[in-house]
Amino acid sequence: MIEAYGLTKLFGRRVAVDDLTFTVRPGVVTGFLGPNGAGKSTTMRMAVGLDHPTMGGVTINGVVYEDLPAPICEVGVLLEARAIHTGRTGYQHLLVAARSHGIPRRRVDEVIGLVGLDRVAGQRAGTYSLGMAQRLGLAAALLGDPGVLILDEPVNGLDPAGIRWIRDLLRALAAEGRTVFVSSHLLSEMALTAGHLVVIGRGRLIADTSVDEFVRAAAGEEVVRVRSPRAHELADLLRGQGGRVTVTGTDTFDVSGLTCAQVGDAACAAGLAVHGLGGQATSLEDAFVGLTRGAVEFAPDRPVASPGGPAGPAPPAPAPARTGQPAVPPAAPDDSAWRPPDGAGWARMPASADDVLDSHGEGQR
Ligand SMILES: Nc1ncnc2c1ncn2[C@@H]1O[C@H](COP(=O)(O)OP(=O)(O)OP(=O)(O)O)[C@@H](O)[C@H]1O
Repeated sequence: MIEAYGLTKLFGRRVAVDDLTFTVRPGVVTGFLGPNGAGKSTTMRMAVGLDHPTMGGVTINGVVYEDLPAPICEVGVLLEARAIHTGRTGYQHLLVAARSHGIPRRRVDEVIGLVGLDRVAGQRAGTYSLGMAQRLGLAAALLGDPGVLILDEPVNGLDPAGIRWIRDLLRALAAEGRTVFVSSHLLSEMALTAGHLVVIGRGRLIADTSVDEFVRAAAGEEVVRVRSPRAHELADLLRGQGGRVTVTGTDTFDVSGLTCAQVGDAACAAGLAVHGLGGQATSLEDAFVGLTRGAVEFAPDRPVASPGGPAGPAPPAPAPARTGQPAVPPAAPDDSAWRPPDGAGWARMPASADDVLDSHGEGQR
């Protein structure tokens, strides 16, 4: 379980995370959503001791990360897939982490198989594509078989088969009773993967609720879309039953104030043919855009007109909605530069990771 309480982070005068209180529970994938710059990465970094809260705090299974006796076995972390030593092979990268935490070598083989990197594990990590690096990062996160996973944009760079694979993996890990906290900008994907959402904007909590409830809260009243060769008569009939009709074409109209079933029953009872009848589903993306519109930091000056017409003015930020508590072929390698890993996540590594490999005469894969 991950618990944040009054979590706040200031960078100078800039408030990156603002009084966040939420709980990420085991057994369900919890999506962490927010517009660019909302504070998601900063929150995750504070959860694993890479940034220190200005106020409040965050615990993993009731303990602050720095106080966990064996962090790699409690919480698996994937924050920056490219934060790897590009000169080592994927296998060596995992072996260093395993050896320095007393994890047996067979577990390295296991996680490599689990993430589908078998064929490239002996290849230098610097030649990995972003998708391959993400898989390697995931393998590292799973190395200690942790009960809690914190993954920042793990889907980034994966191909469609990889996205489906990670969706199934995350759901399976949650179904095993693990706590899975994952950020993503792919909302359609998150709708399929997550059962619960924590949504933030400008560092503040916007929603802490189930995916279904989040979408339902944003959807408002149901709109029923109707197509009928006798649209005019049917529209009049529905108006008489309290429906509010908006004509959208010669044989089509939308009705609100009545359910799909009520519209169908009314047409049937009156003997009026209906050629199309359906509720307009609100997507997670629609809900997200609607509920975070007032919290978007990097909005374009002029919105792009959609097929449905130009976008309207941005409404004010909504109040927080706390309605609930509730193996893929590798892609082509690309260029990647060595980026130094930052901070405490690596603090428990031995002074020289290469010493670990040398001392065991291993890592030649
Ligand atoms: N080390 C830092 N120094 C100063 N400001 C920072 C630092 N790290 C993050 N910020 C600022 O804090 C805010 C939150 O950034 P953060 O990276 O947490 O957002 P995010 O939700 O992860 O964004 P994205 O979705 O674009 O990755 C941003 O305004 C960012 O510029």
